Amino acid sequence: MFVLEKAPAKINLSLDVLYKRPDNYHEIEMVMTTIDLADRIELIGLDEDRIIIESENRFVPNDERNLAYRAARLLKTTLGIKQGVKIKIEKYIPVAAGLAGGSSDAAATLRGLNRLWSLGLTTSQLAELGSKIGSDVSFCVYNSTAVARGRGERITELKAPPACWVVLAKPVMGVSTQTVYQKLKLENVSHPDTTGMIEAIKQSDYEAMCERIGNVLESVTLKEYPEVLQIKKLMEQSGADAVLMSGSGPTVFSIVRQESRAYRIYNSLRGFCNEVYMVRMLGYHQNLD
Ligand SMILES: C[C@@](CO)(OP(=O)(O)O)[C@H](O)COP(=O)(O)OP(=O)(O)OC[C@H]1O[C@@H](n2ccc(N)nc2=O)[C@H](O)[C@@H]1O
Ligand SMILES: Nc1ncnc2c1ncn2[C@@H]1O[C@H](COP(=O)(O)OP(=O)(O)O)[C@@H](O)[C@H]1O
Repeated sequence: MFVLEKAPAKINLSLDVLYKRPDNYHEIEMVMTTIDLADRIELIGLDEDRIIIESENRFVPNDERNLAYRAARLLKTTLGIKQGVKIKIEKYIPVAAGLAGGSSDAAATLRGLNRLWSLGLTTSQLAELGSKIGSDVSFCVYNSTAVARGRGERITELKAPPACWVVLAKPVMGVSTQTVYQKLKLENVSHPDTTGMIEAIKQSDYEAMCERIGNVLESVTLKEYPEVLQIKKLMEQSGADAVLMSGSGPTVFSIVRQESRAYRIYNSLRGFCNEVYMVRMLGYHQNLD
């Protein structure tokens, strides 16, 4: 028996940090959506009681450090499951990029094992389990558009954003999420209008969505890594409707309505950056241009 699951990347349309909590996490409020850049997870049932990770990507650990491994182990220990699983990860999402690739692999593993082992868990039960693996895993379990609060695990789903293209560029280095949060100085940041962003999405108001885009973590990463700032400026000059860094970075994305303009940005960035992608926000397959 085997099942296949798609594990899409996320982008943060807005990311606000409210305060640092006593547990050393930060209280956040962010609007996120999934994009059509996805890893592929294959889960193959094993009779023996073990978890095997297979991945060709040299940046992805194939032992218990892998977030998909942790997801399988968590389900097994929580529900006392004695069967094993081989988890094959075909990696397409860049690693340590601010796109939640590892979290999405963990979430896809939770969804897929729920099917493979006929566990009958609800999405909110899977999301609650996911929060024990990482702050972004709950959102990835829902696999949609949502506001995430708390340390990221309190999810309120939203309708899909207005139809548009997303062009992403990732500079060569990876960024440590923990270090970015540690270096954040909240007294110096301008906070995004989260309520306005939620309202824009509810009203399917593309212009308002573009105006409300914002990420307080840019104040750290753009300062520490001039190459990320350079990509952001290039995208702005290339005629994007909105440009933002995703999560803690270093990936920067442009939002554009017209396909022709998305291609122009994609082509102009390819000269500067090895990893450039042009995708749609998920859920849109027609009437784009
Ligand atoms: C910044 C964001 C935005 O979506 O994404 P990425 O850039 O990682 O994709 C998330 O908040 C990242 O979520 P995730 O990567 O799952 O974080 P975790 O593994 O739980 O935590 C990594 C580290 O980040 C810090 N952290 C994380 C979440 C949070 N609300 N406050 C924090 O201070 C903590 O220092 C923690 O040790
Ligand atoms: N399945 C996985 N895919 C990618 N990275 C993983 C995975 N499991 C664990 N990791 C580790 O998690 C770290 C962060 O990866 P990732 O989720 O891609 O980044 P981000 O948190 O920036 O979105 C990587 O450095 C990698 O070593």
